[in-house]
Amino acid sequence: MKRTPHLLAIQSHVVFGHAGNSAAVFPMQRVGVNVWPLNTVQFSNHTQYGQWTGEVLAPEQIPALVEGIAAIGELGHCDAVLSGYLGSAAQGRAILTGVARIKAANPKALYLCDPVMGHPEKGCIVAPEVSEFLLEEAAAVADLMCPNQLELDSFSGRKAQSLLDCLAMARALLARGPKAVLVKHLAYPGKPDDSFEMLLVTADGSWHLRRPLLAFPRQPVGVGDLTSGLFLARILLGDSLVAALEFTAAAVHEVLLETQACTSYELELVRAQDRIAHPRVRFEAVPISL
Ligand SMILES: Nc1ncnc2c1ncn2[C@@H]1O[C@H](COP(=O)(O)OP(=O)(O)O)[C@@H](O)[C@H]1O
Ligand SMILES: Cc1ncc(COP(=O)(O)O)c(C=O)c1O
Ligand SMILES: [Mg+2]
Repeated sequence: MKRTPHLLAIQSHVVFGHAGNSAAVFPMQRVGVNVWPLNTVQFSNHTQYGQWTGEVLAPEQIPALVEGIAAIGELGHCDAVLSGYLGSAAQGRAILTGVARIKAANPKALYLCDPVMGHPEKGCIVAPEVSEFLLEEAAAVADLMCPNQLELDSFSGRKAQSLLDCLAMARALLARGPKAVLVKHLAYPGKPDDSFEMLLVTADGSWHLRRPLLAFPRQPVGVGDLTSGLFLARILLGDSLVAALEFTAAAVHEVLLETQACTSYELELVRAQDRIAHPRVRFEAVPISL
């Protein structure tokens, strides 16, 4: 029987609703991965509500919790680490310490870094030290990086002018160390208004994927976290990078369809669970040839 993969997920937790681990853990479990959630913050709700209560985890707790798992002899079973929203660069460095410990216990373990930088237009942006940390330190260690356009632009220090420009920017990030860069959400002048696009870049090639853009009165939150979580989960389950991208795009689209049908602001993950495991839609990742 095939072994169930184990994944350490280090990101935020919200008591109500879905963002960070609260968006990613259940879908990753639903597709067949054992998830070890390590919550970097525990907030009442996601920050796009404009108000919340709760606490940030002290950075030193991250390596301490990893060490606790090592002490019971389980760390070598960790197949991957996922990291998302960082409260500070110190928290980021604590995650890298944990990643180094896990890679020592299991050299095959993968590290996916979602370089979450927030949305300036929604009043949420990370400190410059965090984006610097992500580019200068995390990129060198990460096996996979999943920026959105805003994060890719921030790494490049400019706004993308075309799809080819996005490709060049993703390649520049790839050159810093990751084996693959997944741009979860493209934005560039000339992009068709009715499409939601993603880009995967590896040393072997580049793939572009389009899915329909759905209308929401308020953009749901947690979509990026759901995307990076499912992408890593499918890779652990044996998918190629391209197959993982296609599965993820389909499963996320199913969640958004369910959410739209319910006129819900929060992602309808529980209602969409069978559609996550077995998406009915399919989107093809098309190789970009240059
Ligand atoms: N098919 C879609 N139609 C409309 N909006 C979408 C669709 N897919 C994702 N979104 C929205 O697009 C944004 C995705 O943002 P993105 O930049 O990928 O990541 P993040 O969720 O990390 O901000 C979110 O606001 C999400 O709600
Ligand atoms: C607590 C928390 N974690 C994570 C996120 C990231 O969510 P997304 O996947 O939409 O980038 C947010 C966004 O507001 C948040 O408030
Ligand atoms: Mg995000």
